[in-house]
Amino acid sequence: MKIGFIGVGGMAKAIIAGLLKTKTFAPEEIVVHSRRAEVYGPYAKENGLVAAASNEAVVTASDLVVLAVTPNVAQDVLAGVQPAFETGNHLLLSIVAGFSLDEIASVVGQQVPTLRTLPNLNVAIGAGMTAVAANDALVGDDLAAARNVFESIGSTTALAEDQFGVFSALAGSSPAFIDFFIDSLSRAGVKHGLSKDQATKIAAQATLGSAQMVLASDQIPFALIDQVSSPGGSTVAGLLAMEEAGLMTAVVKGIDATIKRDAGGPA
Ligand SMILES: NC(=O)C1=CN([C@@H]2O[C@H](COP(=O)(O)OP(=O)(O)OC[C@H]3O[C@@H](n4cnc5c(N)ncnc54)[C@H](O)[C@@H]3O)[C@@H](O)[C@H]2O)C=CC1
Ligand SMILES: O=C(O)[C@@H]1CCC=N1
Repeated sequence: MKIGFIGVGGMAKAIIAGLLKTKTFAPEEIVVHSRRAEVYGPYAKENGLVAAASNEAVVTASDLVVLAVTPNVAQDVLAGVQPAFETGNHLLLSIVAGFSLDEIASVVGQQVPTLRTLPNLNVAIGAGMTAVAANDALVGDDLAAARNVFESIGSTTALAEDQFGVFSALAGSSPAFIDFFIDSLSRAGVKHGLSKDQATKIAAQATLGSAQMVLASDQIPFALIDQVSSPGGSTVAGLLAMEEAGLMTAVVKGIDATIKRDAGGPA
């Protein structure tokens, strides 16, 4: 089975890194093309991937075709490769934020088996979180094969398309927000005398362990907060100071702005 990528930017590279790391595909089973040959050519060579000469050549050479260009060009790029889908031999996987199954079908037709997805950057290390929605033409083994691309590099969840906006904020964009939090913790550590390297490792491991604890526990995060907060102790003092500075409101406002922009609102 071959998988091809139309667009080889940050997200496509993260998916490819995850697929290679987990050995879901061998390098020679991965085909790539993007706008600038001087960028995708050396990248393909370094990783042993197949560099295709055009977007259409990606489709022709691939069983699974991942549309990985930015939203502003997605419609035109897809229209350019539409004839190559007419053989009926290719599954289409889109990672384009805000590009609905209906919009995709208006370009390539309802008969093309299509999986709309929204992955996050953590797929690069096999720890992604990806939402998926299939059209009516994608069923059985084809659906399993398409979904397996993302299941092999993290978790997947089937989601109604009208919930992709909130998912995109909570999982697609949140690695940036969580990194911001980790960097804030680490910067505070530097303020109090730790080296940046050591502070970042400490903050990241504490964040990782806390996330794993939430997933492993049957308790809600607030109950875990109470377990850390000794009566009269330092944690509750820190928590109250963070809340006085508006931590929860800041997070919710950030998610609101992310959802608004994803829905086409102003930057
Ligand atoms: N970066 C992220 O964490 C996530 C991104 N996405 C989606 O992934 C898609 C790609 O995003 P990024 O990788 O961040 O953007 P990017 O700007 O890094 O990559 C876009 C790629 O598309 C290529 N491209 C542009 N015009 C082209 C054309 N006419 N033909 C072929 N290739 C063309 C560019 O050369 C580049 O390789 C977007 O639609 C975004 O919504 C979805 C979830 C998470
Ligand atoms: O920033 C963006 O537009 C994309 C969507 C989710 C993550 N990155």
